[in-house]
Amino acid sequence: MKRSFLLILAAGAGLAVVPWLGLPAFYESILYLVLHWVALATSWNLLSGYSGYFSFGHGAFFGIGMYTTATLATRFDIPFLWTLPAAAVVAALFGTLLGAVAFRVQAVRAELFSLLTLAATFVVATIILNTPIDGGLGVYMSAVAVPQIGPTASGTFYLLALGVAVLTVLASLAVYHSRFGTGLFAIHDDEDVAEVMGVPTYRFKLGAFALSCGLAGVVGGVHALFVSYVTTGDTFTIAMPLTVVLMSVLGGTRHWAGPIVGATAITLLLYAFTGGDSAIIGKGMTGLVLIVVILFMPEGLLGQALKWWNVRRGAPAASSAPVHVAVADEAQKPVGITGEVLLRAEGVRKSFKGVHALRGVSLEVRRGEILGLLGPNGSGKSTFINVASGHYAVTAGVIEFEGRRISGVPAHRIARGGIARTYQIPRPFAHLTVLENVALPAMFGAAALDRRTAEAEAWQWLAFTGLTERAHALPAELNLHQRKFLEFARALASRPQVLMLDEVLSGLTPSEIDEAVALIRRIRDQGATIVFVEHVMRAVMALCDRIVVFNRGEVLAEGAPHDVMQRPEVVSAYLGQAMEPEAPAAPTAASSAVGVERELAHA
Ligand SMILES: Nc1ncnc2c1ncn2[C@@H]1O[C@H](COP(=O)(O)OP(=O)(O)OP(=O)(O)O)[C@@H](O)[C@H]1O
Repeated sequence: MKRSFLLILAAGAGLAVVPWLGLPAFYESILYLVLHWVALATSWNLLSGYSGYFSFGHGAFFGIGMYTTATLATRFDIPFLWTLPAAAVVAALFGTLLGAVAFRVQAVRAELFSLLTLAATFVVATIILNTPIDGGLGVYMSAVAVPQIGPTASGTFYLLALGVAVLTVLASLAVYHSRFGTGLFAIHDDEDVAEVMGVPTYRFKLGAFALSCGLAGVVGGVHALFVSYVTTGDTFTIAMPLTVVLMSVLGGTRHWAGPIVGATAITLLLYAFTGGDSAIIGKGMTGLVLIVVILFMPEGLLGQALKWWNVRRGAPAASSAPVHVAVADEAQKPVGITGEVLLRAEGVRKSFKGVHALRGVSLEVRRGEILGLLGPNGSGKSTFINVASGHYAVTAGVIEFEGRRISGVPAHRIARGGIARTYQIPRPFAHLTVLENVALPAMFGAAALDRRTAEAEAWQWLAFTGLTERAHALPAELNLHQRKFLEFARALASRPQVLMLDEVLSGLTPSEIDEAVALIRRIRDQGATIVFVEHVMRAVMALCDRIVVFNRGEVLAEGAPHDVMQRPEVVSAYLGQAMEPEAPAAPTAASSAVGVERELAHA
């Protein structure tokens, strides 16, 4: 990051000499437009490219910036440069207000968010047009003094655009390399999982939106003086957000530099063909390039180039992993089953539009134990995990963790508090590598590590789950067994006190099941408390200290595995026939704790 930061500053300083080269004003204007679009596309990408919330309302925030500057400079005689921070603040405030409403509503995602932001553009345009802000006449800015930054007016505009572009790109770079950026990329891939892994999704989206809008506002402020006559017709067009989207997509939305590439390419292409019929040829060629890129390079020009470069260079070797990080800390020392209640559910109900998935479930999870949740399909086991991890809100009842109520608490805070879960069908972040997938919960879960330490720790969990060789692969390149183990590694990386495993063995071969059982033992022996939903009885009997059997959303039986499995009500509702009494006994909690710590230390 430091290198990129210096590179951007050096490029900015180098480009700042252009106005003194004595180029015709025409070239300075073209360069102004390139930088103008670079700043707009980069600011859009901060929210939309990183988090996947495609905004078609960027024109609204850009326009708010234009009108803020125009109004302050013409009606209140505020010097132009002083109006720019105001343009940023007003646009950011408007974005925050819109985001505060839009991001609260779960249903407003994907195309609904795009439509909402597009609608916001027209609402803003209508308000401005029909109030004294514009009044239908537009705002003339020809009387506003252009600050003397460059040797000429066109040089000044160029320098202003350069400054804003550098500021925007630096902001985008900083977010890209931050914990905030990692959270946004996770939101892009699977927002619900990101929240359950500890990412404060609402706050992150709102922050990214405010920053994106604020930067668009500054660009608008500069552009108001550049065009010198501001009208709603020219400002609030659908063409503007569309252009910005296409520029970012062309360059690549998953990299901070993607919009720079896209904006430069499209602006130069359009301006290479100006005048007469060639303008149409320019637009046609731009469209053609876009179609080719979208069809054959979905990651954009820069994304494709980086992929090609990584393949040529060869993926970073697994040996680049740090040699040792102490994964097992005080909180993970083997504790054995203490009898202390860690998690308590009291009368928990969960309904889905008439389907009563949980009908007053009460149960306790004790520190250090492996508690098996069993029951026929549809009996409510996964729903219990979903409500305990905050994925769903309870309809009624209370869940407490370490004596504190967690029902009603946002999922990211529950994760931070020390509860982690896996998904029955693995839900990795598709565009993050295996290593990044594991580092994310280490950053946002109970461990709350900084980015570098989290990555170092992720290597340890990859070694623990046998995934080291796949660290730089994308989840799509893993087989089912590896994807299940990735789920384990992610849950473990957050250093949870309670780990909820939802059918982690389904779909695995017998030898893979043996491996997974051994892994679960190692995890428990480290002191984690485990809630284990499973149908594979061999594993249940081998691992569980206690069992709770669900049936139709209620607790049917609970107790020691051998005792519960013989009960007639369990046999008739779930097993069909009684289990053999000589099934293997569950191991004790601290049986091999020392061995596991040793393994981790050498991993
Ligand atoms: N998001 C949802 N919307 C509607 N109904 C749901 C939802 N999630 C679960 N259900 C319903 O709640 C009931 C309990 O489902 P749940 O997945 O908790 O059962 P389960 O015991 O985990 O089953 P399985 O062993 O098959 O995974 C089922 O009738 C299911 O259809």
